Amino acid sequence: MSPSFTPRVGVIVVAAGSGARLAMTEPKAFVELLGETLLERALHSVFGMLEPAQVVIVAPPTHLEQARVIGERAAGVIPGIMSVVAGGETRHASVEAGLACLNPGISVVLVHDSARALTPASAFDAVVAAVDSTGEGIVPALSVVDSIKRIGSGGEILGVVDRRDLAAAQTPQGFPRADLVGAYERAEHADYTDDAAVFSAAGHRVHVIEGHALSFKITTSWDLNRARHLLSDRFDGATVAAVPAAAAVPMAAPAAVSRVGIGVDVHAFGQGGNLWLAGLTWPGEKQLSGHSDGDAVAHALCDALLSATSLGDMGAVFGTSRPEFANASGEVFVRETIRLLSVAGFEPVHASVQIIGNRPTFSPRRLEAEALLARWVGAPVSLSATTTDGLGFTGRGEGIAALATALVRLRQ
Ligand SMILES: Nc1ccn([C@@H]2O[C@H](COP(=O)(O)OP(=O)(O)OP(=O)(O)O)[C@@H](O)[C@H]2O)c(=O)n1
Ligand SMILES: C[C@](O)(CO)[C@H](O)COP(=O)(O)O
Repeated sequence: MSPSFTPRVGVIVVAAGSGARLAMTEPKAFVELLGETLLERALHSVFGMLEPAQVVIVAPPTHLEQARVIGERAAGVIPGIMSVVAGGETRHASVEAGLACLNPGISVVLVHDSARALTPASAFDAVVAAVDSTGEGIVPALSVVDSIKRIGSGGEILGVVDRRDLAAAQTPQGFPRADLVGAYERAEHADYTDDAAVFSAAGHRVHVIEGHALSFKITTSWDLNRARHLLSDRFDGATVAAVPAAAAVPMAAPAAVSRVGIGVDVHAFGQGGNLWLAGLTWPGEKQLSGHSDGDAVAHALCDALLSATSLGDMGAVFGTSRPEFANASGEVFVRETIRLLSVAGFEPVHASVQIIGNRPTFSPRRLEAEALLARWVGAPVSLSATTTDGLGFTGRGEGIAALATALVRLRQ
């Protein structure tokens, strides 16, 4: 499937390492952390970026199909911008394999370790913004808090390193595409431990921006346990307070386990076309006008689900920053909303939508519509309809309103 837009940002997610230091039977990216692989967790943030990107997953040759399934699940309704390629013996070789898969239209490249699986989407957005504003390489990094010693072969301290000169580099690291590709082509060896080193060695400048505490690399079993604890405690007040305000929405969510949301949508009847309501077409009924299919039920449902998860509303989530959703159908909006809920760590429990209007006569198709919406949402959706005794715009037959509530809970 080809995307309905041309991304200019490409994200290479390197996931081809064996994870020798983690020492599990699966390659590290395919190790599960509370029911999801590290790769899938990393991809949730990639697909949660403000600007949709081409995503290239670099996987072990033995796990290409598994990576594709994980990638498509994480991509949700926009699978056309995701591809999988086999990695190499070293991280350097894996990045080269990823670079070779970028579409011609890509001008900014981010390279990210799947091993940094809890990195929030906001960290990706910050790197893209910094590459755009500088036109140079960008590395998120944390300052070093420990005293650093230079040691001899016998373990003796030879001297002190001034930690004010040091920063611990994270990923995603971002670069202008042409310069990064050229730097990899000219690299004299494959021992560089990150992309910034390759880029600098080619004579380009790299800037550091503030990294994120959640972007730590899962290297050992201790790191995996730390990630597990952070996720389990995610909605504990203390943990949330410890995360900077710039953290992704999932981490900023309040402490409730179950949450409710509300949504309202109104569309006027237009001229010609087919009516789309609750995911169904209604032959002989007047079309609802709007920039999409005008499905007020689907839109109210999305708003209720987004509101329950404090993700904003349809205008904020599917507005001008996401042109691929212009004129999208109700199904596309609902499925993408569910994916965003999942990224935020939530799942729907139940939703209810009431249609307010004179037409169409809804009850004969209620069960059909409920079954369809339940499939999209992955939870029961109850539908009902009412009129307003001839009062107001719905009573005058000028349009349809829909009022929705949704219950969501933290994913188990
Ligand atoms: N041949 C390789 C080696 C590493 N990586 C990726 O590079 C990132 C950083 O590497 P690291 O954390 O060191 O992962 P591993 O090489 O898998 O771990 P280890 O060194 O413990 O084996 C990881 O996301 C890893 O999957 C890769 O794509 N291809
Ligand atoms: C790219 C990196 O994560 C930046 O800190 C790091 O250099 C990877 O190093 P590793 O030796 O592959 O773990």
